[in-house]
Amino acid sequence: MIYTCTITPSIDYTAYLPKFESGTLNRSEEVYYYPGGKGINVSRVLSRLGLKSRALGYAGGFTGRYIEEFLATEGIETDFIDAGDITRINVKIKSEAETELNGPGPELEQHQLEQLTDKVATMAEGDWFVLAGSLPASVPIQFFKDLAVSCHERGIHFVLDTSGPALEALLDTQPFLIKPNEHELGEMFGVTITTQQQAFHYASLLVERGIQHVVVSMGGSGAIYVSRDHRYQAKAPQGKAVNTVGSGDSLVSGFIASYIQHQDPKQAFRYGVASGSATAFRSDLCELADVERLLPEVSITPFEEKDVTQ
Ligand SMILES: Nc1ncnc2c1ncn2[C@@H]1O[C@H](COP(=O)(O)OP(=O)(O)O)[C@@H](O)[C@H]1O
Ligand SMILES: O=P(O)(O)OC[C@H]1O[C@](O)(COP(=O)(O)O)[C@@H](O)[C@@H]1O
Repeated sequence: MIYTCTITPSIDYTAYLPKFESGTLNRSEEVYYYPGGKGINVSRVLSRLGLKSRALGYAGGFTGRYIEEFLATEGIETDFIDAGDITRINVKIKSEAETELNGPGPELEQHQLEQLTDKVATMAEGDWFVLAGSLPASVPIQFFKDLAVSCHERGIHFVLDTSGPALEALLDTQPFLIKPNEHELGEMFGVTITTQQQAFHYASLLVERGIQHVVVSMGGSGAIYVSRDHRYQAKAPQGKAVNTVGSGDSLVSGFIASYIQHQDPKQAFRYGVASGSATAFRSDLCELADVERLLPEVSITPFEEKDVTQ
């Protein structure tokens, strides 16, 4: 079974308007209310790719109920713990540029954390636990470390897609897969990453720390993949970016979906990149047909070491 876990879900209130100006009244005629948060996006894409998953995490209030109902209509199983508060609404403004305003995550108490620990305790060898999205400062990082270590010890694939100090703190728990984008990777090392060469260099340092598969996504420029045995670079297919929110989550979903089927990281990487781009090219998350259509357009080449200038 694949379990996704979103500690900080959201409704993504997504508004399209030709021009957006701050400090004044803007009106939009096209708005959407998507359930969001990275783990939830992973569950939604997995479902579109034909895989069943169960969405865990914390949700509450009218927004939490909306998310549960929305996911149910897509046939996605949920098992959220009551957050005790209204789940946030994240604002995504799609204009000449993409502007985002993400709210804070929930304030969680010990008894709520214990409920998640109990759910993770029921998972079995070979299962997947995808912890994705921001981890609120109100929760001690040791809590997540304990979950990660417990997965590692029991042969559960622990996939981590978070950022900032939480990502840094969880690296030593040896996740199966992490997928920072180039900014998140740079943040970890206090550098600015602008080239695939630099991304390879820093991703390799993470592999040395015991992470099995490191994918660094680089938006329209594609992505890179590093493990102990392989290094690949992928060019993303060309197309018009409509809404890139959820592209990273789609990459993670595509990688997992393909890996479960073939256990081949190169194939999984290609499928992940095609899924990320398929999402970038439409308003909501990708559909299976989009991914399969884009698959031949993803060119993957082995990475040859060149000068690393940083
Ligand atoms: N403008 C784009 N054109 C084509 N593909 C894109 C574009 N933006 C994102 N993607 C695809 O989605 C993947 C993840 O996007 P990225 O923006 O790096 O992730 P995140 O949302 O985590 O920041 C990329 O590796 C690429 O395959
Ligand atoms: O938990 P965070 O870091 O605030 O991010 C939540 C946001 O990220 C998303 O999951 C999208 O993530 P990506 O664009 O990185 O794939 C949105 O649905 C959501 O609003």
